[in-house]
Amino acid sequence: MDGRQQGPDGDRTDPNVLPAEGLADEHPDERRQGPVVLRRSRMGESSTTDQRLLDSRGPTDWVHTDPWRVLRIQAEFVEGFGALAEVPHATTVFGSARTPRDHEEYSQGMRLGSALAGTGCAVITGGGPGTMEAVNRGASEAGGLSIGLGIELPFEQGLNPWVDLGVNFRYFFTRKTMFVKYAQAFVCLPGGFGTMDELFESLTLVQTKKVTKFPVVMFGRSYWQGLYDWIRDTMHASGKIGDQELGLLHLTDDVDDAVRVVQEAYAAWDATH
Ligand SMILES: CC(C)=CCNc1ncnc2c1ncn2[C@@H]1O[C@H](COP(=O)(O)O)[C@@H](O)[C@H]1O
Repeated sequence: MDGRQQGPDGDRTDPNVLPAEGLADEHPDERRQGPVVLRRSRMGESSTTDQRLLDSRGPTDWVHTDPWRVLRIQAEFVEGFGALAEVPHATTVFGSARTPRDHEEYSQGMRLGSALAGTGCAVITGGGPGTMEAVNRGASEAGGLSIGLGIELPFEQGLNPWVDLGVNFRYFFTRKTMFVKYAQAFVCLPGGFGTMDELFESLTLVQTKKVTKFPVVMFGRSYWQGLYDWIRDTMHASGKIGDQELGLLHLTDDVDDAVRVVQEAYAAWDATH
């Protein structure tokens, strides 16, 4: 291009000759839609994009459709990744929502949270009451990074008071991704269905190498021993899992032992990342 004007048909016009008055309007009315300019018959009704966004009402059924849910799910991933991206080493601790504060398992949870924080490790829990709270409390009071990933439930319930960095999720599966993505180890304290789900999901992810070098610690011998024995004597004995899978489980009662297993996992993780 030499910078001279071209007519609509591509013919060169002489830049020194102005269009004859009346032949063309040099300042036609126009309407802008973002970067798009509309003139003459293209202008249509005049409203701005903001106006159309803010001023319109219409059917609302689309809010309850899957395409809209997909956007909400996407937003959960965006928020979760954004909030947690800079988390350093972390351990995800699962455990019962129902453990009372005066229970020994609550005290153990606090000791575990505190010991993990003492090694510079963040703790990630489900952000709820019971042993989740105990672990957050132990970590927070020891000056560590205490993270809670809450879940929308049919009954009202907020994050426990010792969550210092919290994210609330609508969907279990988005939240589960965060439990795994931002930790290098799992510890399961005694718990019910929710904890079982998380324990076996963790084991399946390790077994199928979706995550690598993740230890899974079952903390609380007297609670887990029966399940561990069944896994060894029935599941393993009948060939449903192999030696390697059985070896993924670390059964302990000792906070220092659990922390040691977790630290070994960090070292292995650091060596490969
Ligand atoms: C009192 C009560 C049932 C509260 C539920 N409030 C909850 N808040 C946050 N996470 C939860 C909750 N219930 C279950 N979970 C998830 O499931 C596990 C506990 O379930 P459970 O109590 O073991 O089966 C936790 O690790 C957590 O990730």
